[in-house]
Amino acid sequence: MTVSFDSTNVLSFMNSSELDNISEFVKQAHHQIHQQTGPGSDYLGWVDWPINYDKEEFDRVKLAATRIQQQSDALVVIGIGGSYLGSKAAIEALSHTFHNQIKGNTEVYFAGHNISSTYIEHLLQVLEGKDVSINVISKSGTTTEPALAFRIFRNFMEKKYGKEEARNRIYVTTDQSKGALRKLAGEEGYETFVIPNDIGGRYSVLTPVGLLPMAVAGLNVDQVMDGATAAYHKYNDPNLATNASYQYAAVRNIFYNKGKSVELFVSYEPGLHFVAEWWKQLFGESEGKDEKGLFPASVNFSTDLHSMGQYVQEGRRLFFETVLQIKHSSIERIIQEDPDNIDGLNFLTGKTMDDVNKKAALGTTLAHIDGGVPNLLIELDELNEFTFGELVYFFEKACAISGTLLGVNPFDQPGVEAYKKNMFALLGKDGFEKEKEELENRLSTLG
Ligand SMILES: O=P(O)(O)OC[C@H]1O[C@H](O)[C@H](O)[C@@H](O)[C@@H]1O
Repeated sequence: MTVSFDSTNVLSFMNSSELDNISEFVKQAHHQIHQQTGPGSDYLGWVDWPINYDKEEFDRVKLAATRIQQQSDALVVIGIGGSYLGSKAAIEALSHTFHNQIKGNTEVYFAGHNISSTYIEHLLQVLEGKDVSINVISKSGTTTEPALAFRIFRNFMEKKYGKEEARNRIYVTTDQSKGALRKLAGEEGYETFVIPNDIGGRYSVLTPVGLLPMAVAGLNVDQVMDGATAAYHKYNDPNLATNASYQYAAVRNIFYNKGKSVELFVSYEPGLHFVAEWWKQLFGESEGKDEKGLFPASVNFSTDLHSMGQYVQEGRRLFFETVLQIKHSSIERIIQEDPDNIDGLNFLTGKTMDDVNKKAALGTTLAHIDGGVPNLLIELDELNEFTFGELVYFFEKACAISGTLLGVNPFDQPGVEAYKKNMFALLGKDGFEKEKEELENRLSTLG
């Protein structure tokens, strides 16, 4: 994996001495994180996780995945936010684009990440006649969306299989001791996996949260952890000059201080769409507080060049781009000559689709630089389990450093509670009577 901050793509938009100036602050942030002295220091379990994760549990994850593959046609993964985005990102990025349609695969569906009755109903229809297992994932064990979906799916499973057999098909990933889900799992005797206390949801993809669904989808989770371990060693270096993860953190901090308010994550592979979604949660929840932080946004090129491209080229100069590029596509498709050449595309004969994709990327980068958009480039030689694990850790480390440079606690998310409080009040949950009255008064004045 290489990260380049090419002189024309980035350094023409900033002074190279700015990197020197920030290097001492980066070193301090590194020590704060490694010595656990900064805000949120009780959520740093992810830092050493690639070298000291629970091997016994890891083996149990793989065994459970094999059992699920044998017992079921489909796995339903119930979770939201950090409890689903990581595995969704890995499966989309690394599996067949149409994974669920490929014969012999254990299909993987996601639920509990919305409150849509249409979505649930349609999923239940798709599952008709299939053997099903469930992996419900919630660190707190009390998040409304997954809890509600699990209520529906538990009922579905017990009706379909009876209580006893349903029990063999429900797998729970939650806190070691707290929360309603842990209690239910204990009472029902479901197999459980632990989300460690000191690892927050958005940092949990390398725990059973991400690993069990990935393994069921047929991904090699040993390789994922090997990639993360390699990254752990590589990005354990306090020196900005030699630590690419910290350079990424530093450059985004410099652009933020220059007035950029949006970081646009760009990829040219549809399979990376959910890597961007995972990245958005990581940076958005970590940095968006105290009225600070870059807004993490994403686009899929070349698709979105035909919708958002105009704005990026000529709209308000709000952003810089971070492009995630895969150097070598795992599949090559050569463009054939057409004797009639009515579409005028014979100049592409003999080139691969990926050649065209890469030229689209180069052309776009140059055009956007001309339009005043700095471009950071993160390149993976190939996209596979190893590089995915590496990339996850690269971003986790960068995010912790970046949030620390910004002066926020990168490990909490107090603002997420505001909507929940209002929703509970409006729905009449016990204990929210006063809030309910206040909100209803406010709503009535809106007419
Ligand atoms: O795993 P859970 O406790 O169900 O949480 C799922 C997600 O929802 C919360 O509201 C937080 O904003 C996220 O950081 C978290 O990943």
